[in-house]
Amino acid sequence: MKKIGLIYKNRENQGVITYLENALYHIFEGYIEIKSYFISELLPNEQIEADAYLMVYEDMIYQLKNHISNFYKLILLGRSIRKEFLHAMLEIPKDTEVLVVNDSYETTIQTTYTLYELGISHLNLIPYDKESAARGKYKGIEYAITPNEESLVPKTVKKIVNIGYREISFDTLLKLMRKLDLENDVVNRNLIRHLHTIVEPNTDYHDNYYNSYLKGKLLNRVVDNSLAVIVMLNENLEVVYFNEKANALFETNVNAPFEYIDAKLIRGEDLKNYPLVLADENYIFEKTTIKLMDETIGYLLNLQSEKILHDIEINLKNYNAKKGLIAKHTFQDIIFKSDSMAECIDVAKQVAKTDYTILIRGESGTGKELMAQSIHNYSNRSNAPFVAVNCAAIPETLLESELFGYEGGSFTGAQKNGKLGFFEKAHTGTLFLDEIGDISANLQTRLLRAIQEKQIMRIGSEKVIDVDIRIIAATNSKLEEAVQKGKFRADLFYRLNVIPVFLKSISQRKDDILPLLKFFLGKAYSNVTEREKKLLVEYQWPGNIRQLQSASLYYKTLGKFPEYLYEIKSRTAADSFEPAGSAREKNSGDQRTPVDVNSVCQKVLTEIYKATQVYHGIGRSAMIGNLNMQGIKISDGKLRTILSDLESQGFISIKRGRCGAQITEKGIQYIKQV
Ligand SMILES: Nc1ncnc2c1ncn2[C@@H]1O[C@H](COP(=O)(O)OP(=O)(O)OP(=O)(O)O)[C@@H](O)[C@H]1O
Repeated sequence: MKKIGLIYKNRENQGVITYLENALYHIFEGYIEIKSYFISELLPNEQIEADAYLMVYEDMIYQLKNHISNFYKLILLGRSIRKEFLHAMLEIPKDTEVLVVNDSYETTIQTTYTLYELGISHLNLIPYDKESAARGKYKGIEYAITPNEESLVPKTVKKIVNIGYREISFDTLLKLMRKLDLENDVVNRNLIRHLHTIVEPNTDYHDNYYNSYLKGKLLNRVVDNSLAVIVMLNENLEVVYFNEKANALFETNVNAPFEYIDAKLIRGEDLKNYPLVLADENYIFEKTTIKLMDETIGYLLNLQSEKILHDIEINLKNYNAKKGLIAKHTFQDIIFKSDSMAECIDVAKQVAKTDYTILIRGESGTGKELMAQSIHNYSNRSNAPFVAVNCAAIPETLLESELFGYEGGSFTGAQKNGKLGFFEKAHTGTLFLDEIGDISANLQTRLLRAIQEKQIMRIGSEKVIDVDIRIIAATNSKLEEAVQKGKFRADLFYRLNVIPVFLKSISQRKDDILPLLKFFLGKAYSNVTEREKKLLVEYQWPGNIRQLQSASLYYKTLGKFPEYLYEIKSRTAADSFEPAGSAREKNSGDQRTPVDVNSVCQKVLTEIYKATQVYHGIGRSAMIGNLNMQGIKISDGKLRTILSDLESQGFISIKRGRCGAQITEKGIQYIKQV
């Protein structure tokens, strides 16, 4: 309990004494006891013992000299009035002569001063004194303002504004609170309530108090809600501030020397991600030295529990998984036996840990996306989102807004509140741009800027948004050729091609075929005959691993592989076409066997038909490979001509991107007739 010594000149005005005591008890509820002292009654050298002294008048200081020992504890009682009385005074017409009446001339002068100080400047305030009243000086004055001393107002005054006992000013209470060391929530709350009821001259000062109190509360809340243990030490390693988590761990208290972490560690170099074991738990420790100019004034310690960090990681993963922003696969999911794949994975693991842009090259279905996901999950961004975009699958008009997002209402059909683009969704994580070779010139330019600047602008907005992402791009097209032909920006190509990872087609890493088959078939693999295995290994697999996966599914369902697998071999065996690389071809010096265009056309159509059955279409390079397997050598140019013929006759349709050529209903009818 803190003691307040309330010092008056005498006990004449009992009303004021009671009023002030009540007001103080109200603000400092339960924390104080008050004793009133009257100078007129003090014995010479009688000592007043209190934690704070509140004197009612300034001039009392001379008389107090012999009665108090510590002037630091002395506060002058400042006065204020309640807001509701201000309005009554403001209603008195401008320039009116108004008597100010209080219980003594001294308090009257004080009240007059307070009124002026509070902004009552539109009135001509006249301090009342008995002698002038006796001389009839106040005749004709109609108004009087008094703090609860109506009985003293001359009878001639018609209108009295009673402003009640004057309140204790806000700064008096603030000083008291600090001197008594009672800055707790209850007192602060009462003080703020009080502040709202009174008129105060220096409102900036009070707003400052109010705002800094709010700010302090906010900071406390943030620091206490933080998952980290936070401790602030002064230069002597005494605790200045700590949050609840620190209290739980160290049971610390302010001003106790901090003994839990080696002083050398605290005084040494700043630390980040420093492993520390405290109370049998692993922490990641961070220490920052706080300097004022060049001088060390303190240390900020921050400890993150590894267990909590781990839980957060899991939550984050679950969140991203729910939003579909997660990479499912890791390097462990890549099935391989070939050396080339082992090398590839080696390179990928090394670059995964960096933030370099990676370009994964390889035919369709060779596992580019699988590789991209594995890289992401092996990288330091593994807990952040993985956003995959198939640039060929999204119509060009939409792709731009999907990538960069847009502001609300920026174009017809746009969502009202705008939309996050893939770049923003991938923030802190990885953006996988599949089929990058298929993007338009306009998008190439925007993409280049985004990659270079690490900043984007939404469509319809001028605001620049920082994005922290790692880009992995993939393509099955020959980007170098596209660059030469001016179809792909060279600068973008070099930006993307920082670290190239090449995935060979499955026909170039035949060692992987049977392990993959085993993986896809599971138990059913034991039913596959040696002959079938041989056929599988020899087949060219234009759709690569995806096609092998489909063939496995076919086998699991129907107990045999798709017809195309057996057909090809029997035709080769029957020698209906001259095999590729035959003696005749080698001897002729001509790399291309002259072919019957009509029969080649049919073969091409058949290839497209077969591919459409197992896969969504077939690209030219895969088709050349397949035809080659059947002994038909054909150049890319020739194939293009045939394809465009077939398309113009309505037998096939040619799509951009991975789908390549697809057979139409008319084409299927034709094949069936033949
Ligand atoms: N080495 C592998 N081990 C296991 N599964 C694989 C392997 N490579 C590819 N796959 C599987 O084959 C399918 C095709 O792979 P993926 O989609 O990664 O290929 P892609 O090169 O990205 O194809 P596209 O170019 O058509 O997008 C996927 O289901 C993938 O999981």
